[in-house]
Amino acid sequence: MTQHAITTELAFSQPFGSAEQQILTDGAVDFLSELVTRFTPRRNELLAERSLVQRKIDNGELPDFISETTSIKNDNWKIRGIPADLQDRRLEITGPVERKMVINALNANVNVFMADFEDSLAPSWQKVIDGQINLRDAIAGTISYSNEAGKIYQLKPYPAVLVCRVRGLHLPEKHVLWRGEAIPGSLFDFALYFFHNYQALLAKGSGPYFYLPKTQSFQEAAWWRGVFSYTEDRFDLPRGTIKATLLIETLPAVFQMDEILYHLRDHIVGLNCGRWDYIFSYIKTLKNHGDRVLPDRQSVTMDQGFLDAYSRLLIKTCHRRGAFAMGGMAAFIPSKEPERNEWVLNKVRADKQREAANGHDGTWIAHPGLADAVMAVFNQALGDKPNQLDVLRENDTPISAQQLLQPCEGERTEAGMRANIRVAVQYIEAWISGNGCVPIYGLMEDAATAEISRTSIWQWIRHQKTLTNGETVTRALFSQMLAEEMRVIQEELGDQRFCQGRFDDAARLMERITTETELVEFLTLPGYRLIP
Ligand SMILES: CC(C)(COP(=O)(O)OP(=O)(O)OC[C@H]1O[C@@H](n2cnc3c(N)ncnc32)[C@H](O)[C@@H]1OP(=O)(O)O)[C@@H](O)C(=O)NCCC(=O)NCCS
Ligand SMILES: O=C(O)C[C@H](O)C(=O)O
Ligand SMILES: [Mg+2]
Repeated sequence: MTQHAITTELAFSQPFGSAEQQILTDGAVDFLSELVTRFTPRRNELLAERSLVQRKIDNGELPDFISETTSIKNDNWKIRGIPADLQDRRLEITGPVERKMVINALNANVNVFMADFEDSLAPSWQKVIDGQINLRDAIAGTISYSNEAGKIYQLKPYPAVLVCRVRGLHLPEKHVLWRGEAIPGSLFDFALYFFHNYQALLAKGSGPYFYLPKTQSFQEAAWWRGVFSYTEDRFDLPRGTIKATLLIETLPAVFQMDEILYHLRDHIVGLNCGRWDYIFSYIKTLKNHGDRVLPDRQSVTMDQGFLDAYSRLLIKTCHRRGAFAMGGMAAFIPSKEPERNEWVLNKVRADKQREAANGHDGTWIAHPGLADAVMAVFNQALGDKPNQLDVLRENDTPISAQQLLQPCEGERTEAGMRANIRVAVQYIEAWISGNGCVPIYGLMEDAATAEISRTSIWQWIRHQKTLTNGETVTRALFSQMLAEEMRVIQEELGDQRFCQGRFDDAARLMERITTETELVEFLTLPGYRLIP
């Protein structure tokens, strides 16, 4: 093993019970401490750079492709390669790292399970530690779970390939301090998952695979390359052992996809169209641009020009470099009511057919009840091929910045605004109560989808948009509707559920982040203060 400095500069705010003792072993803490010491200062600079870029856009500039990197864009280079067990990832299921969900996801009719420490998990200390235990046990093949009725859950033979999504760069892990500051949650998740599992994963012919969320620039991708390369050297592993799929789910990142692939070329296997965060980021990045305010959330579908351009440019950029172009998440979830379920399946099929026809190599579902229908769509599109890397889209007319930024068509309605309020408040209430992914009105809601709801209203207020009923959206109108919609939520959920929940806290947070002059960057940042 390569020489490394043992540092013990980390301070833990939680006592070590039996779960912590399994995960925060001396070796794991030493490794985490090394990563934190080496990579936190640059991570802090990268977050500051995000603010500088945003300030320019707030002052009237529009995001654009980078002119200084023409050789990266023009030269012919390819990514290092894709491991055998990731060659066919036509269907991926996502879900939080809870024990039963992990088993169900690995047993589903899918190729890959994206195990999520990010937007579908409310990252309380207990959840992130238990999540690490669950994944460790899943990789060891020993995981089991029994529910209240005594039903036993265990892995079937040939479970899905595991890919771990770590928290984004902005999210802290407040229970671990370095020099008095909370450490980056991304390093916490990465270090512990890697440390406990890389040997077992490699022994079974897989590897330490990661999904990286919410990247905003190629410099951030280069930061991850540093983390991965350091880790490989530290554990005497060949370069390129760690593999990553990076979500292109921010507006700034869509203009730097070639550069991101290039800087991560030893480790990257693909990019993914994270459509929900992307829509949220479109709102947030262009928040001062009154000509690009989005309509009601349900109108913002993948056939809108700006989203179609994003999907096609991602596919073309990836395939030219030999990297996968993964599709995104349909938020519909199955219904127990057969007629509604057929409607849901048809909606999801149409969405996935569009992705497959564009040339995506695979796609995401959030619920195992969609697996067979979506698998059938991709089976038909792929035929005998494991993926669509051969779809180069070389003859497409180039996609311009203007197309990626084009305003989205659709109405802003009173019903749309009220629905945004109810969804955002209910999601925040679930999140601060420890549940990061919930079904609301037949849709899967996670942090990304809820962000769309709350930032839309902020932006409508900011630009005093007029609803189709003639009313102008103001802070006062929002506050009045919030009070009314809280009563609707209470009626819908019943007094008992409402009174036992944290709806007052949720409404207060919603009011604050919607009416403040400055847009709060992520609802999970103030939300995190409200969870243990
Ligand atoms: C949306 C969601 C909250 C709906 O949950 P729900 O209402 O409890 O779902 P259902 O009651 O229909 O679940 C039926 C079964 O499927 C399982 N299931 C549902 N979604 C699952 C998933 N994503 N992975 C694994 N299993 C899942 C449930 O555990 C349940 O199992 P059981 O019958 O053994 O008890 C849930 O599907 C979910 O959390 N999905 C993940 C979303 C996600 O990953 N978002 C972030 C990335 S986009
Ligand atoms: O987290 C999700 O909802 C999936 C994806 O990262 C997205 O933002 O669309
Ligand atoms: Mg996302």
